[in-house]
Amino acid sequence: MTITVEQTYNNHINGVWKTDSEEKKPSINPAHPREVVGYYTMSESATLHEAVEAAAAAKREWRKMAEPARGDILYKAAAVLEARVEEIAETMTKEMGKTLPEAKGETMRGVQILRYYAGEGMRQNGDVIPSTDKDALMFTNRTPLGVVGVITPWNFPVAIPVWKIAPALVYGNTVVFKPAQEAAVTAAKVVECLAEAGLPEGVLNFVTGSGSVIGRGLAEHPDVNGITFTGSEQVGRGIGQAALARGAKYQLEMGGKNPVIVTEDADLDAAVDAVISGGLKSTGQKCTATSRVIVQSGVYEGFKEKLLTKVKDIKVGDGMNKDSWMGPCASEKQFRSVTSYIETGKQEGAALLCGGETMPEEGYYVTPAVFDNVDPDMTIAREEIFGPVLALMKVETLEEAIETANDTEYGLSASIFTNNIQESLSFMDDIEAGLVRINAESAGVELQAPFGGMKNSSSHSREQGEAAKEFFTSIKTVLVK
Ligand SMILES: NC(=O)C1=CN([C@@H]2O[C@H](COP(=O)(O)OP(=O)(O)OC[C@H]3O[C@@H](n4cnc5c(N)ncnc54)[C@H](OP(=O)(O)O)[C@@H]3O)[C@@H](O)[C@H]2O)C=CC1
Ligand SMILES: O=C(O)CCC(=O)C(=O)O
Repeated sequence: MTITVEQTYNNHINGVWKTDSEEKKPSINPAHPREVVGYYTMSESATLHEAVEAAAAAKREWRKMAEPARGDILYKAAAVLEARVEEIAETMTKEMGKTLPEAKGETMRGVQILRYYAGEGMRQNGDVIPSTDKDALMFTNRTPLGVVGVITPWNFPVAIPVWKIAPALVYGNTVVFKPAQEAAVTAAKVVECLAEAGLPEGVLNFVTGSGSVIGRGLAEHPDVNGITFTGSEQVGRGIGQAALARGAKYQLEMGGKNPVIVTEDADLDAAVDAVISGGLKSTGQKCTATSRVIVQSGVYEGFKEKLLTKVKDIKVGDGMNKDSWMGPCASEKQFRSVTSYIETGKQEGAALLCGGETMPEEGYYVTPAVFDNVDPDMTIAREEIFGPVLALMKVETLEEAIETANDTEYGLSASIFTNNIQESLSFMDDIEAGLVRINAESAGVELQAPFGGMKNSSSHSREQGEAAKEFFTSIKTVLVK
């Protein structure tokens, strides 16, 4: 194995960077699987307990700090992250494969999220509500949950941790953060920025290790008052059950099987661009990625031809290269999962029109695959693939299109391309999705707006924007007489 970086990224507990274990794991560059981006610790339960203890000990003082002062620390963290954008984006590209421009965009999004929640420190914290008693003053006051566990995936190694940690902190919670192993080095750098901004000891603790030990341990820990998770549905369900069993608050953002409907009234070129961007950027590894493309029969062949022409032109390669449009899958596990879905698609009778080629000796690359003749019952039309695979499905009417779009256990994001206002309105009304997009791609969320899904895509809660306040605080209703 070629070792490129020997640095070990430790845990951060009670304000100190340290490690408890001799077991280190390498974080691998999926574009060059012989390259190591850095090492992280496979922590044990005892370390998790130490981190939770530190967070619990720090929570009173942090809650008592004025909210604007907590916001000020986030402003400083934003400045530190911004100053390190090139370096952190490069680490992200090397660690999980997305292209450098995407990684820079995501890191800058982290900066903006920090600033947005820093501003929350100066905003309203409750409402005055008229009391039936004319001599009483009644109002609500939001109070933090206490210790919050943050469990994140590898696909947005900066944005997802930041959109969970920043609101948790500004609303007065202390945090224990467990990142995905595949993105542990990038996550450590995000924590460095927050620590450098002057967070008091114990307010943000960072513990790397396996999901089954550290993640599960967080969900089950009696001193963790809330858990926020993004990742697979299977793991999310387990976390929700563990939290529910002990009465902790939880928030889960999980999978998607996001449809784009293209009607006979659509601008086909715009629809093609949106399907490519929404389905294939980040190598299709977004919970909001376009996966099913449901096209009305009258424009099916025309749309398919335009799509194939552009997809075949996509340059796949190392995300550090300027001419790569799409990087590798984030890990060997993800590569195997995606290629096995492609095989299943072929075996079940879908027609692979292009893509699906691999170069495993070079890196975990899969060229973008487009399937034709996809039947709604096929595995590739039902399960989240999380890779560069598009399933084309032909329908006759808008009603059939919406019915097909809703024929999934998920309900995260859905788009329609049409210039017909009645079609837009019907779609908006009938589609079962938390993010409804008209003439816009299925992926890409705005940090100031609520984000989350229906059905099995989430725990019916929402993240980001003002919605974050609902999760990270409890309401006290106060009556003063
Ligand atoms: N909604 C989304 O944005 C995402 C969806 N996914 C979906 O999940 C599939 C598998 O990806 P994968 O990375 O394995 O996702 P996981 O759900 O396994 O991982 C997400 C996070 O949860 C942790 N975790 C794993 N097991 C447990 C557990 N028992 N208790 C608590 N935490 C746990 C992981 O730790 P560890 O570091 O050990 O993995 C990681 O930090 C993808 O193919 C995709 O379909 C994946 C990522 C993001
Ligand atoms: O589409 C986006 O920008 C966010 C997607 C996301 O949250 C995810 O993939 O987990």
